[in-house]
Amino acid sequence: MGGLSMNEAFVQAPEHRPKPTVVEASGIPVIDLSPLLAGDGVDALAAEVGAASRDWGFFVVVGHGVPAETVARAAEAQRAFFALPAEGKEAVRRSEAEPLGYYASEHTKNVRDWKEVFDLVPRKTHVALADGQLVFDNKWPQDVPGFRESLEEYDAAMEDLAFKLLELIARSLNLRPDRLHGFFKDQTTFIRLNHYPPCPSPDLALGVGRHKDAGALTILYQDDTGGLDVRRRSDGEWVRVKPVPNSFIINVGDLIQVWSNDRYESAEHRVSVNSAKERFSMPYFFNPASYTMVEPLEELVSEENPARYDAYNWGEFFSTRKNSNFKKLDVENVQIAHFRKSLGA
Ligand SMILES: O=C(O)CCC(=O)C(=O)O
Ligand SMILES: [Fe+2]
Repeated sequence: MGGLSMNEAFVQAPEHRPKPTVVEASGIPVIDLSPLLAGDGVDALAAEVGAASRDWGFFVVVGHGVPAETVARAAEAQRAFFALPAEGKEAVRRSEAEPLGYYASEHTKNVRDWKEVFDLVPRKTHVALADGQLVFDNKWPQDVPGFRESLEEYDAAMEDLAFKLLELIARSLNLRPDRLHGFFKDQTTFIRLNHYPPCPSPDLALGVGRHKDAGALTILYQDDTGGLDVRRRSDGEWVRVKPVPNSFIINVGDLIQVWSNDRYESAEHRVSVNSAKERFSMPYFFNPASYTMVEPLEELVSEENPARYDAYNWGEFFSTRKNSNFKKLDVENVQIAHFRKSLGA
């Protein structure tokens, strides 16, 4: 059960509770990346990625070249970790000062999520954020054989895919293919293992409350349970993202929204839970160096289309958000809307 028990901290405000029936999404773009592996059709693919990023901020990729065994091994390590007895998870618990590892008390917009998570930065010893406010040091569970190796392998495959997607996005904006690569020299990328235990009150709680991903891109693996909902831009309706075997879901994050000066928009999403079946998902959050000053790219601003955001420091934004997700605060957590310029008039 993951040790969660229902109480008022999990209860969403009535307007944010899931409806008893959620529409199964139709129309979410499914993009086959296999032409990329064959080395042709790049322009057509970039156009598809551009349209999906503009219209949905969200798409599914197949033909991505990540071996099924790599995904299966990582997913197996994830299941084995969450199946550990409480002491095994406690041994790698995160704290405010050490933000990687296990915890079951994340809040999204100050409401507690019905989930337990494990955060890690594989293939790195640590990641330091701006001003030394946060240092990410991995905590490795002792009793899960092959845990570290399988996640390192998964991480390498995700990084390859992330750079391919970044290139497609740059091309789709008529930028040099490697225009965005430089931001990712000293990444603050991390992987999160999510476990959503069955919930006795799926009508009141959410696995993850509504939010947009703050980084550049998210590559999400989900198991076959279902529960991820995305807010459809055309009508504002929450729709369920049907699990597609051997696929990943790609979220355009807030950074791409800002870099593209609102040509692309990050999509709001959330996770519904159910009373019968646990669910696992594994997002790879592709994030730039902490010292990155985020602002609309100069190629995409002009006199007619001025910058819509003030520059902000990624490391500061990220550590503020991480801290405010760790415990319930009385203040609204930081959003890119806070950096939006008031234009016009
Ligand atoms: O579990 C999922 O499908 C999505 C999780 C998510 O949105 C997140 O961790 O940011
Ligand atoms: Fe998310």
